[in-house]
This record gives sequence, C-alpha cells and structure tokens, in this order.
Amino acid sequence: MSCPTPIIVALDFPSREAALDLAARLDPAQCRVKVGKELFTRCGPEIVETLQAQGFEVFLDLKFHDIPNTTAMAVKAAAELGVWMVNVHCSGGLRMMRACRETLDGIAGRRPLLIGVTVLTSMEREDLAGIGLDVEPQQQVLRLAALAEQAGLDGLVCSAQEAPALKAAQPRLQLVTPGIRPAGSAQDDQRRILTPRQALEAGSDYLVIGRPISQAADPARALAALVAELR
Ligand SMILES: O=C(O)c1cc(=O)[nH]c(=O)n1[C@@H]1O[C@H](COP(=O)(O)O)[C@@H](O)[C@H]1O
Repeated sequence: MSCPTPIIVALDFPSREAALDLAARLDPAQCRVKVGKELFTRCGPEIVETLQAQGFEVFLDLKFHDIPNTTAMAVKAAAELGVWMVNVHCSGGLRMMRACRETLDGIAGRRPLLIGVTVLTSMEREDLAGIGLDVEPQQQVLRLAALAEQAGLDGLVCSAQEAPALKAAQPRLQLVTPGIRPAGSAQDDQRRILTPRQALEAGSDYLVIGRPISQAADPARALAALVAELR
C-alpha cells in the first residue's frame, strides 16, 4: 500500500533501538520514513529491511556523490534493497545522474524514485560564496534542476522556498522538501525553511520532517497534528 500523505519522517538516530522505538509510534498509513547517513552507517541495510517489513516505504537518504560508475552501482544496491526513494547530489554532474538513471532503467520490477539534491537547506548565500559559488541559492537550484531534468531524474530535494520557481521551470520534477518547521518550533541548523502548509501551497510534493516529530514529547501526536493540519 502506498502512503497517502506527503510526510516523510527522518529517523535521524544513533541506534537501531531509538529508530525502531520511534517507528513503532508511527503509522505507515500516515507517513513514510527516511533512513539517513547516521542510522545507516550504524545499522546497515538491515534497518531498512526491518522498516520495510513493518510496512513503511523507505527513503534511503545517503546523498551519493561520486564518479558515475560508483554512484550508479550504489543506486543499484539501493534499488535491490527495495527502497521507495534514493538520492544523489546533482552537483555530481549530468553524466553521473544519467548513469544512475540508466542503471535503474535496467532493473526489473519497481524501481525507486531517483531524486537529486540541489542546494542543502542548511545553506544560504554566504555558504555558497564560501565554496566558490557567487550566486543566490535559488539560481544555483534552478541550474541543477535543469541538469536533473536532462538526466531524467524523478525529482529534486530543495527548500520549499524554491518550489514555486521550480514548478514553473521544471514542472515534471517532484519536489522533496526538508527544512520544514511548524510555526513556533525551533529552526535548529536549518536556514531556508517554511511551515508544512506553506510548503504544500508552494508546490512541495513530499515534506521531510525530522526533529519537529522525533524530538516532540509525543511524536505520534505531533504526526497526527501535522496530518490533520495538511488535510
Ligand atoms: O536530503 C535530505 O533529506 C536533506 C536535504 C537538505 O537539503 N536538507 C535536509 O535537512 N535534509 C535532511 O532532512 C532532514 C531534516 O531534519 P530536521 O531538520 O530535523 O527536520 C535531515 O535528515 C536532513 O539530513
């Protein structure tokens, strides 16, 4: 069964127990889950298999960024693990993204959605200047989006702040937006943020939400409140 809500809960935890404890409070009919670098590096593919056996669709967020062959083989491994979504950095370039797409096309059965990370939501203009990019984040996001479209990716990770411009420029691409903060919650290390409702209205297809749910006193309640707010 495919989850009908746009919410993807980030399971950013240092242990299997902590991740599964939160997952046990969540309902696969209300959200998907994201396994990222911390949890995967500690637990390996088994945590993905366990979550999938519990009925969750899993976004494997390892943000692959390497030469084309290495990245394509990593994406293939993710597909064989049965994940619903996998991502690579668009800044790995057109040939890298194309190699990933072509490799997935050669896989029998359901393939994961292939998503390109544009400019991290923790970055603002001065962070881009620090890595030699003298542009506004949105300009860089639009550049990378055009490459992702050319490579045949399914969508992008970006800030919901860029969603209106992206929906206009690249209407085929699905938008996966972290940096979501319900009104009144802590910004943490995020910089380019919107509330859940603003994000959907801006054109986000999926909302990645971590700490506002995982650090809530009652995560199940926080998720239910979000689902109700978005209805
Ligand atoms: O690819 C991602 O998921 C991602 C990309 C990005 O630009 N910004 C971003 O925050 N993320 C991830 O989204 C999640 C956001 O978590 P919270 O800030 O706790 O809601 C984290 O797991 C990040 O790794």
